[in-house]
Amino acid sequence: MISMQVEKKLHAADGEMTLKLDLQISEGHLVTIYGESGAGKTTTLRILSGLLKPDKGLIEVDGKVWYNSERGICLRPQQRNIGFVFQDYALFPHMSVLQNLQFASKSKADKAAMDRLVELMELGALQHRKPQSLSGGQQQRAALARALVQKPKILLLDEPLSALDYKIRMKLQDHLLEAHQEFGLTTLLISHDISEISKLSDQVVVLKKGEITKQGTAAEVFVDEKISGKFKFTGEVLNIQQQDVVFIVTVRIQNQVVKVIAQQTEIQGIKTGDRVMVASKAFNPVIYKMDP
Ligand SMILES: Nc1ncnc2c1ncn2[C@@H]1O[C@H](COP(=O)(O)OP(=O)(O)OP(=O)(O)O)[C@@H](O)[C@H]1O
Repeated sequence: MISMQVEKKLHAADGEMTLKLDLQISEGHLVTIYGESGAGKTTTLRILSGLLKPDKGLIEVDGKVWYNSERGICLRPQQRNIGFVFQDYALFPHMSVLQNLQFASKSKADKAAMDRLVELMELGALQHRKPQSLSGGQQQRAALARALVQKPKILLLDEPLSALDYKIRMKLQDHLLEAHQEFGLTTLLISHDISEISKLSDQVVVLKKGEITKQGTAAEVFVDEKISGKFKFTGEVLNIQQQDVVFIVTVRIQNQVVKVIAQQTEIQGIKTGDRVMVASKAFNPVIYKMDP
């Protein structure tokens, strides 16, 4: 469990702004921080990682104090057991992928763990290559592996996928989720992409001008108040097909596939693979007894 109650004065573009965080994050959760530019998202991750000191407050992780302004405690970043991945991959350019991993690894002897990461991130064929000869997606997989080789308990991801194209992004989201689960991580992600957030997050925290304005599941946070239908399900778009003036959207909801008729305005910005909410306003349900 991460518990953070901190404050820090920041110099925003339009004057002073105070970042005020009161945040509890359960162990093993993947939490996304969402908000407009300058809201304080990166600063939140930097404070948790120890790269930036808040003005006052308390940070506790699994009952251990990382920061306590009153008691003058502030653990250094190296003492915090955190992995960090940014949008720019920040691999050492003069080292191969494998050398990057070996350099970051605390225990050089732990070859099995290293091999598993190479396999998980599909870096086998790339491990002897230098970063500049790799594509963006490949470099980001290597950067993720390098963060994970340090066996962090907490993984901080500052828009790690935003520079990548849609297809590679989808694949990396799967890699990320797999690593998050396999290594029992608690992960904080910054992302602007609502379908990505819906796919990955257990919880979403919305920041506005340094303050938390909303918190909950992606469905709770992003669903427009207008869609307050009695029945709401989240699913994944499998197909969108035009039929005369309407569109038939095929959506997988858990293990069922449903077809939703939509107007062009409703499907704007929605594409195959996106996570969507299917809701019904006027709904007349029927009920059947099922065989025991
Ligand atoms: N060390 C600092 N001292 C004072 N102000 C800072 C500091 N770091 C960042 N700021 C300011 O705090 C505000 C929030 O910055 P931050 O990088 O956290 O925003 P963000 O939500 O991550 O934005 P973006 O989506 O554009 O990356 C910005 O206006 C920034 O200029």
